[in-house]
Amino acid sequence: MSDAVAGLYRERLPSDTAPGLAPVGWARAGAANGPTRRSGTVRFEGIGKTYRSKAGEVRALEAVDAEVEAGSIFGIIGRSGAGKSSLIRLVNRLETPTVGRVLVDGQDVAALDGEALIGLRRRVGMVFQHFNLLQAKTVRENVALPLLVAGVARAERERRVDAALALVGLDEKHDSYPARLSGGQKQRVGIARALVNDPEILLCDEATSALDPETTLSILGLLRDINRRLGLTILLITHEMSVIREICTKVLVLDRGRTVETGPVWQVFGNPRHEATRALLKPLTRGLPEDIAERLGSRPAGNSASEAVVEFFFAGEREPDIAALAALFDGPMRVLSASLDRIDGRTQGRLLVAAPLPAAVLPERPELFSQAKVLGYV
Ligand SMILES: Nc1ncnc2c1ncn2[C@@H]1O[C@H](COP(=O)(O)OP(=O)(O)OP(=O)(O)O)[C@@H](O)[C@H]1O
Repeated sequence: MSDAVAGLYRERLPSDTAPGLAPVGWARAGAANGPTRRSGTVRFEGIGKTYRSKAGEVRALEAVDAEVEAGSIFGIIGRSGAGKSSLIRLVNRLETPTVGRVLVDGQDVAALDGEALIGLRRRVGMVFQHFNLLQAKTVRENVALPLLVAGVARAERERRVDAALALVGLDEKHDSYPARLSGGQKQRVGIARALVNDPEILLCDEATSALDPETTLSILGLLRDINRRLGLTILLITHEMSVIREICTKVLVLDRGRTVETGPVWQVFGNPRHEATRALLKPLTRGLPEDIAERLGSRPAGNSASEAVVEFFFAGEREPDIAALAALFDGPMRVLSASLDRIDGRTQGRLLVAAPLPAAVLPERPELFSQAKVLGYV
């Protein structure tokens, strides 16, 4: 556990009557009937972050703006070193921006100190890639830790720990030590610990990156369930587009510290504008079939059998109209590969086709597709 993270648990409240300690949200008896919150917004305004050390300066973030709505699941994606951790750690002030402001429910995080900072950290839970569980403590003791340092009385502590463990589906193993748990169970404990203070915002720092694909899906399902039941805001960082596709409603793509695109997931996936976004999407899409790739040339062969290989992207309310697409070409259109998805009631996806190109370039037809690109000729 880093010093900064350990600091989250070291800070003590003066007494268990401190403001904000009364059980709220799910922790309130009988409050499991759905979200009622309106708080939990995060706003990044003109964020810049430069690390300075003897080795020199590293510009980790530059001019990042973003608005995270209360109750949404907002994903931040980027390649290694893009600045994801630097950005998410500003929300609970594990880091401070060099320029710009982070507002949580309209409150500038930099202006908080003492009890107000402790209050913020209670409202913002955090889940880590490597779980950060204390090996010498049992599951119950790990989950109880934030309540213990906040001075919550024993009976209330036990009630909240039981409720948090039930919420994450860990009804057994309460007295086990972390070494006896699977990766998925460890992460459930990490999530229970993050929820035990009934936060309004949950930060997930590569929460599934250490897990196998099946366990990843079950943890993402749990996060989605928690978001729906409790109405809390989830802000997650990942380098996997599949994680974003699975649970996020909005996404921000970071590249070398800058925002390269942001918007609803269906839109960014269905109409990727930046090379970094396309590269991150690659694992989700099939490449060219091998035999086609081998024959692909940059110019038409100049005979009547020559076909263009065209990549279409789709993002919108309507599914691709194959007949209308085929009518754009001077002959039969063959579908080489297709990947289509429905996210938030919108279709997004990609279609690879081979067909004889008309003499003119492909027209822009926003009602039919969001992008079309000739990859080459066979
Ligand atoms: N404490 C630090 N001191 C100096 N440089 C740092 C520090 N933390 C991060 N950096 C640098 O800032 C840049 C962004 O790092 P950051 O960890 O935010 O990226 P990331 O997208 O989360 O990467 P990863 O996916 O590999 O964790 C990198 O070049 C990194 O080396």
